Amino acid sequence: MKQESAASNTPPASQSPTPSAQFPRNDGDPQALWIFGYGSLVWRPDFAYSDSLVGFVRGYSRRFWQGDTFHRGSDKMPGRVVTLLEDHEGCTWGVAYQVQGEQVSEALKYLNVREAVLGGYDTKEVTFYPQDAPDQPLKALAYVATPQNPGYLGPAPEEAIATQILACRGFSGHNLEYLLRLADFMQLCGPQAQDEHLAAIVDAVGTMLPCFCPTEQALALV
Ligand SMILES: N[C@@H](CCC(=O)N[C@@H](CS)C(=O)NCC(=O)O)C(=O)O
Repeated sequence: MKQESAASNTPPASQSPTPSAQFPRNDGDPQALWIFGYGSLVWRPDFAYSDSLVGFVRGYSRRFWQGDTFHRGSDKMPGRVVTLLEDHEGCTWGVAYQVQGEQVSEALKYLNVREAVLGGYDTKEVTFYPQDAPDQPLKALAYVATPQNPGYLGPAPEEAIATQILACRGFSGHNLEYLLRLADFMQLCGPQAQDEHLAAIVDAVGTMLPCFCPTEQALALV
């Protein structure tokens, strides 16, 4: 998929370090980098990129175990967003975005604020397998929330996570939108892309939603 997307509602800038050479680079091209998105970056990268690929990383499972008090929650009612959990048998589907030239520093500067400063995520190098060429993996940068970050909430029953998601919203919108947009992406990936944790939360939300929706009587529509 080749498309150009420019950053739009960037959070207020703050002191963000300039990118260092530690990040994985493309073969040979010192000014190219792949960034792997597996949560909101899947549908709202909001940085300029040159190419994007759907695919997966092995050895990680996606979990709604990171608290969020800015984008999809508040200090009083933190929402839940995703992180990657090291899991030898895990596989997480997402999108890898290629940034080149000036896009590299712009993307890293933006993501440092959105993911690290506001979200508590750290960077990690992963191996990404493109859906259409799994035999040609590439190194990518991923933003992962570890248990050491202050916003980490850790495991909870999917029903409890669903309840929290239904109740929370932040500066980027409702936590339910975050869940459903990710579920939509996984639908597009096809039957080979499974995420039982995500599916269980979506099922729990579907069961509980009637309780969160006012009745016609309550809306005085009768
Ligand atoms: N790092 C993951 C998760 C990213 C994520 O969802 N981060 C939150 C920060 S707490 C975010 O950017 N949210 C923006 C939004 O919810 O629209 C990814 O690669 O997609």
